[in-house]
Amino acid sequence: MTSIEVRELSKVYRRTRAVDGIDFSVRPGRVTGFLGPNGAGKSTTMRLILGLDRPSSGTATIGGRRFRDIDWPLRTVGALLDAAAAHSARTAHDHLLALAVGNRIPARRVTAVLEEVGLGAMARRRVRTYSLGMRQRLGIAAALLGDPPVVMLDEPSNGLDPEGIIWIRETLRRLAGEGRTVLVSSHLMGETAAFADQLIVLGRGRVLADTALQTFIGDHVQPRVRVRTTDEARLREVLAGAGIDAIEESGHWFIQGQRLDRIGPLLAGAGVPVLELSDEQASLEQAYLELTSADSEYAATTPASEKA
Ligand SMILES: Nc1ncnc2c1ncn2[C@@H]1O[C@H](COP(=O)(O)OP(=O)(O)OP(=O)(O)O)[C@@H](O)[C@H]1O
Repeated sequence: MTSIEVRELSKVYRRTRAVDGIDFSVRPGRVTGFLGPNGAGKSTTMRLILGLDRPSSGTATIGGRRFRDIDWPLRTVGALLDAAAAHSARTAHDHLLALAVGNRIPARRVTAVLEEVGLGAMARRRVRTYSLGMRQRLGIAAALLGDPPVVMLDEPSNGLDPEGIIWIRETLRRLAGEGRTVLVSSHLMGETAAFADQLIVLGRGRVLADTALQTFIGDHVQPRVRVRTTDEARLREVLAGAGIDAIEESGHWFIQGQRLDRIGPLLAGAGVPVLELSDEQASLEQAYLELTSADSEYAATTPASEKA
C-alpha cells in the first residue's frame, strides 16, 4: 500500500513562509480533500511532494521514498497540477505517447487512458485546440498513464461544466475504490463534500484539521433539529418546559444544538402533533467557515512571514 507521508515539512520563499512545519499522511483507498484559502500552501505542498521544489526542511515521501529517488515516477504517482497550461502543438495521442516512452510505459496504455477519460474520438486533435474541460481530461489521462497507486490533482474541477464536474467526482471515487491514494485540492466546498472521505485543511502554511469529512462537519457545526407542527403553542410550551429554545422561520421551528434522538421522544411523549421532524444536515462550507473564522492565525491580516 502506497501512502504519502509529510513530516515537519517547511518551505520558505524569500519573503513568505508558504509551508510551516506540517505533518500529515494520505492513505490509500479513500479520497483526501485538500482545502485551504488562497495562499494557504496547498500547491506548494503538492509541488514539494512531487519534487518540483525543494523543501527548506522536513520531508515528503511517497511509499517511503522521496520523489526524486523513485525510478519510474509516473508509475508511482500521477499528478495534474495545471491543466490550463497545456498548449501543445502535438495531438493528445502523441503527447501521451512521448510521456509513455520516456517512462517505459507500454504504448497500449495511451489508447486505454484516452478511452478511459472519454477522449478516444479526439485523440488525433492538437491539444491547443482543446477546451479547458478536454485539457482537464487529458491531464488526468496523463496522470493515470502509468497506472499509479497514488494520484494527486490540484483543482481538477476548476472551470468545468456540470457534466465535467460529475465526471471528475465519479472518477475520483472510482480511483479510491480501486485502492489508490487520492489527494485532491479544491476551492469548491460542495464538490469536495461530494467526493472526499478525509480532509486536510491548511491555513497560513499550517494544518488546521486532518480528519474524516463527517467528523469535521460534526466538530465545527452545531446540530440543529427542524420541526413543523399544527400546535405551535404546545410545541413552545413543551420545549420551554425542558429548557430548550426554538426559533421560528417561515413556518418551521429550529432547535439549535439538539438532535432528533432527544427532541423526537420529547415531543412524542408530550403529544405534540408533528408534521415534520428532521436533523438538519450541516454543510462542509459551514464547517469550513467556522474553522477558518475561529482560527485567529488565519483570520489575522498579517502574513505569516511578518510574524514576530
Ligand atoms: N515560487 C514562489 N515564490 C515566492 N512565493 C511563492 C511561490 N510559490 C508560492 N508562493 C507563496 O507561498 C504562499 C502559498 O502559496 P500556494 O500557491 O502554495 O497556496 P495555495 O494554497 O495553493 O493557494 P491557491 O488556493 O491560491 O492556489 C503564498 O503566499 C504564495 O504567494
